[in-house]
Amino acid sequence: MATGAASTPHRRFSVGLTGGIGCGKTTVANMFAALGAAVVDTDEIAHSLTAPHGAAMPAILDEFGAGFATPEGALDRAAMRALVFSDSTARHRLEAILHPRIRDAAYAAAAIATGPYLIFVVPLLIESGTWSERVDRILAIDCPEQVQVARVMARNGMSEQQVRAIMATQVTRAERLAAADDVVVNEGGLDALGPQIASLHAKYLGFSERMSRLPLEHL
Ligand SMILES: CC(C)(COP(=O)(O)OP(=O)(O)OC[C@H]1O[C@@H](n2cnc3c(N)ncnc32)[C@H](O)[C@@H]1O)[C@@H](O)C(=O)NCCC(=O)NCCS
Ligand SMILES: Nc1ncnc2c1ncn2[C@@H]1O[C@H](COP(=O)(O)OP(=O)(O)OP(=O)(O)O)[C@@H](O)[C@H]1O
Repeated sequence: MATGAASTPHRRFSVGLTGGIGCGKTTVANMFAALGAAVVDTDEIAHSLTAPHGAAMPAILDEFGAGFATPEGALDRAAMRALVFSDSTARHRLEAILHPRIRDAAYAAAAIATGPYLIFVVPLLIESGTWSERVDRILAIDCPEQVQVARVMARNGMSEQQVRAIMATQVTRAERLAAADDVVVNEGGLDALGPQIASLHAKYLGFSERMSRLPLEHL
């Protein structure tokens, strides 16, 4: 195998994309993917782990009982949502099963994803310390709380109280903004997103290019 600077392995520049429930993480991530970024979405991974006969299902049913499975063998999401957003101990038990598996699957997906830089979509990035250390930059998708509530109510048919119960388990908007390096404002129509994403994509390509010139030990 060749040696020297040219063949020294390089770490890929990575962005952690986060935001409160309904702020527009998936919408924005899809726009980065359309521009060529490699996107790894931990919400999608969580869904596949809990799909019919998903890899986390045996552990979840052991912990919570067979009543939390649908007839197809998937997680009964509405039942689990009702439990974990009214009982923090149950939420921590579910997270203890899912989060390590989500992390492992996300790193595995990242290793084979193609693109000049990586975007990890992580709803609980600020809440869970390890992700902040894993990414080079934090991008928050931001919108007013009232907009979050309205979007999730419209999408999931949930009550305002149910949406606010989920929001209460997440960091506040101010805490998220304080932790972010970059912010996408998603409080208006979709048209306002395009220029913001194009400008961030150009910036991330620049970071990625600079990082690709540094050998791993200098990063
Ligand atoms: C409780 C579950 C079954 C409810 O499923 P549901 O289909 O209603 O929601 P979904 O998984 O699509 O998540 C939607 C949003 O809810 C919020 N949310 C989900 N889990 C959590 C959590 N543990 N704490 C705070 N907010 C959460 C996030 O904003 C997320 O984007 C599900 O959210 C779940 O399995 N959560 C535990 C895994 C997890 O922590 N996922 C989020 C980080 S990857
Ligand atoms: N700028 C916008 N204008 C109108 N609707 C929007 C806008 N951004 C997002 N939405 C809608 O709001 C809802 C939430 O958006 P999205 O799913 O992208 O958010 P999310 O942060 O990924 O949500 P979750 O936290 O629940 O996973 C979706 O129905 C989406 O189509």
